[in-house]
Amino acid sequence: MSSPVYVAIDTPDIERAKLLARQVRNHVGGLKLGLEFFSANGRQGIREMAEIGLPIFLDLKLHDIPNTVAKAVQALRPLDPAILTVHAAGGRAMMEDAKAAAPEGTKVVAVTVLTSLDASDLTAIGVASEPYAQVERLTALAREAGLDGVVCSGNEVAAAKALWPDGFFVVPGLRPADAQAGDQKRVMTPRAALDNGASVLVIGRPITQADDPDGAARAIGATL
Ligand SMILES: O=c1ccn([C@@H]2O[C@H](COP(=O)(O)O)[C@@H](O)[C@H]2O)c(=O)[nH]1
Repeated sequence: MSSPVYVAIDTPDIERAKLLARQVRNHVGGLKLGLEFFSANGRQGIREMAEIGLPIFLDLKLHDIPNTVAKAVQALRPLDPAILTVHAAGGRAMMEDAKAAAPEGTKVVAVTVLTSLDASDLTAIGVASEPYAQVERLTALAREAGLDGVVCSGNEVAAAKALWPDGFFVVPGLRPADAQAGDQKRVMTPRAALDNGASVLVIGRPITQADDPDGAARAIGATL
């Protein structure tokens, strides 16, 4: 069975990205490429990474008016990513139009509350709910919009799965027990997130910043 780990390759340097991907390819299930990589390398960069042979998670977190997001998703169609993200805060119509524009095999998932935010950050942007309640609210909305699942932290994934038993749950903000959280505020170990119901585990710096990325990926895999 393939690994649930998608390694987050966050670099603008395509040669470094390819090196990292090749180093860890036997101990991860896919490659997650986000804004940093895409802004520097565009669609051609994604195609080159796909040649490595692992599924591609295109984490662009699209968030705009429905027409603009739908047109952006159409422009991404030739890449045929395994997973594509939009922000649930863009609203139901935006999510519906994103899903309608995506290739049939692409899982379109909605970011609920970024794992770098805590309750005080939500208050600061005018959201009165705790992260847990906000994740529940946006999970229900993403389900109504016909998406495939959501992105949330390991703290909320069991609640999201209870609301959406056949949903697809992407969990970032993961740290092995001894690792630095950095800018992440809602963190959990990969094993605990899997136990709570995660479908996919997104892990970046604990692997990519390690002296031995393949060893780090292997060690995390051994805990799952
Ligand atoms: O809520 C979210 C949504 C996406 N991410 C992305 O996941 C990785 C995490 O990287 P680490 O180095 O393991 O912290 C990164 O690419 C984020 O853009 C997230 O962290 N939280």
